[in-house]
Amino acid sequence: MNNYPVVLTINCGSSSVKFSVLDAQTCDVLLSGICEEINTDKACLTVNDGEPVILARQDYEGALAAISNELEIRNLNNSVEFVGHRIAHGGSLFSQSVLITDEVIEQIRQVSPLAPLHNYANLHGVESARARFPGVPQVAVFDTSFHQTLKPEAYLYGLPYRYFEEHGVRRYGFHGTSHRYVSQQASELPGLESANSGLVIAHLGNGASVCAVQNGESVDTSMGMTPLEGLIMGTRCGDVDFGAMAWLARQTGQSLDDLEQVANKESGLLGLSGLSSDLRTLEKAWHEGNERAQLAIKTFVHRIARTIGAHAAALESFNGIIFTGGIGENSILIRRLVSERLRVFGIELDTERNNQPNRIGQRIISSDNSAIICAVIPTNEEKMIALDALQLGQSCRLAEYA
Ligand SMILES: Nc1ncnc2c1ncn2[C@@H]1O[C@H](COP(=O)(O)OP(=O)(O)O)[C@@H](O)[C@H]1O
Ligand SMILES: CCC(=O)OP(=O)(O)O
Ligand SMILES: [Mg+2]
Repeated sequence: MNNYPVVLTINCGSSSVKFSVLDAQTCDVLLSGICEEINTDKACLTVNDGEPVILARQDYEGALAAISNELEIRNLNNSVEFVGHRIAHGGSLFSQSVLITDEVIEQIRQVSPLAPLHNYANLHGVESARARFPGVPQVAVFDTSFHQTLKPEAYLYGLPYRYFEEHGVRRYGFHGTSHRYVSQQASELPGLESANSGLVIAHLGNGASVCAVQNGESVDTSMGMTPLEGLIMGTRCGDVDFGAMAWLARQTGQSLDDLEQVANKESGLLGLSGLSSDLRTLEKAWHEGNERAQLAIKTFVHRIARTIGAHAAALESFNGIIFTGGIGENSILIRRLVSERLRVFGIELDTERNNQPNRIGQRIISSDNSAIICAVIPTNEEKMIALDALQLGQSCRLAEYA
């Protein structure tokens, strides 16, 4: 055991790699950072909210090498007691977090085609960390685990049942680590303390999903068998009529693989605006009067509001809407526009509360007259990953010493 043990968490998203180093005793964050705009010439690393530094190598490998260098500079490499990894898709193989072994890596690889933007990046993180921290227990924390409580009526598609039985075609849901953290934190907010509460959580980032949480359990969510279903996202289209894609394939001669690429990487805010997948760029263009940016944002908002409304129907009681993720936490405009679309539920935001900066942390943004409480809760997937890594890593260590 180190004198000053720490847990390293690695969260490879579709456009970013976030990392944190947490005190293993207190779970306080000692160091954190983010590599953004991965795979573009703007790829950069920001540590502890400092100045971004352009990466020498822009891909995931380059990001992980730069992160490891930051630990080395601070003499933290030898203090890493456990490593926790965010893994997007666990399929039906993993219903909870697990210690990573060669067999687990192989199993994760098997389900990776179902989350191509994420799982391969996640596996890069695992392999690089295993090479750099040999002998240190590594734990996989799956986005899909929190949604294991979905009932068949929520996870089945309206396809012939044999596809579920024979090929495992079903909805899994993602962002579970974030939805789990946010739903736990929500009980600290005035009006949402009751264990008997129904929440709709909107995790709005580059990837985006809505989750209905009743009494702490996921009962419905907008992402499906893959992270493509549901909301319009940075580069992903979300729900599309399958008939439209079949028609497009026939009209344009594009293959299934071509169209999958279009749906995952060329659609969403990027595809609609023709400008960017990054909401900050689109908000700036919105204010400058760019019509395509305005159209992209309005379409994004329409889908979010519709999906929140649909998820309310999965709850026993509708007590709160929580915004989280890079957009949910920071975009005053998106929260305002979504809430305006939800007036039919008696929802009303307080402008001053909504305008508060994210640095103040979790906060209520609805007015005192609102029928439903609206709040912002900054997500902390890293803390959840660290807690799972500590719990599993310690039991592994105890088994070693027994
Ligand atoms: N201050 C801000 N205002 C508006 N949007 C923001 C702000 N900060 C971040 N975002 C948006 O958040 C999104 C990234 O969210 P994030 O949750 O970090 O993504 P992911 O984890 O999926 O890579 C981007 O669209 C970015 O533009
Ligand atoms: C797998 C869910 C997802 O979209 O994750 P991201 O928001 O980190 O891209
Ligand atoms: Mg994310």
